Amino acid sequence: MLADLMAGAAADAVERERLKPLEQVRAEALARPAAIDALAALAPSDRVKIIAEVKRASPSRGDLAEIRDPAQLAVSYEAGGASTISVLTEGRKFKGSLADLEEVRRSVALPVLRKDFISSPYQVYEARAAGADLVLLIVAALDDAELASLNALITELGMTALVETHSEEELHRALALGAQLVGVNARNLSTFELDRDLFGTLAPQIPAGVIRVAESAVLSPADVRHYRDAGADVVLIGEALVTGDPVATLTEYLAV
Ligand SMILES: O=P(O)(O)OC[C@@H](O)[C@@H](O)c1c[nH]c2ccccc12
Repeated sequence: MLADLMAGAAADAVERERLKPLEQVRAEALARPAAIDALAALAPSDRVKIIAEVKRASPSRGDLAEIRDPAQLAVSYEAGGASTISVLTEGRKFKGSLADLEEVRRSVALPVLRKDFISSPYQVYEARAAGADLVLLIVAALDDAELASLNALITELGMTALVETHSEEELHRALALGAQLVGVNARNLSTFELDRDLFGTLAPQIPAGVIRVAESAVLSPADVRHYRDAGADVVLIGEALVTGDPVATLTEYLAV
């Protein structure tokens, strides 16, 4: 459940903060040269773009792939034509880490997204210190004040928030925040139920100028086409890429 994932990620961050205090992580974040312009990399074009995810496991799907070398996978994603790399850094259920993100950052020139259950400034500073250009904010897990302050910090550090929604009400909260990059996740993180048509229902309410990202449940070129035809500028894909040949799969998906 989402509340447990948030609580687990927050507890893990408290543990890390014991070893490395906020001031230190903040200094590391501020010392890092400017983040890559993710909004430019993901801007709408005549072709759908792909955010390719480094994902070992998930609570709904269990183990997906071992991924001994996340950097090598990211290099394949870049070679296959991905526009951004997403790295799941949550350790308990997704088997990821910030070290994965650091390795990926060192090996590709693309923007990198920290995909985690973010609720504190500490986690945002960590993201930048590790070299992230984007940070996921899950509307369902945060109140408006938390969303606004985390989003402000992300922007201040030169990064971009990917603001994730699962309903009309959440979408309106994301837009009220001024989000420039909005995701609609087909998977409800509380029930794990999938709804591939949710994106198409919400997309017409996303104004021009806001980049529309369809997240989850792409397992074939037809699914990419489905999202593109429903108005997706970008599709975020994990499982299909880590369980198949990443370059061949990306090539096929980008040709729809
Ligand atoms: O593996 P899939 O079905 O292609 O999904 C990728 C991505 O959308 C999914 O990992 C995801 C979307 N939002 C999240 C929030 C937290 C953790 C994971 C996610």
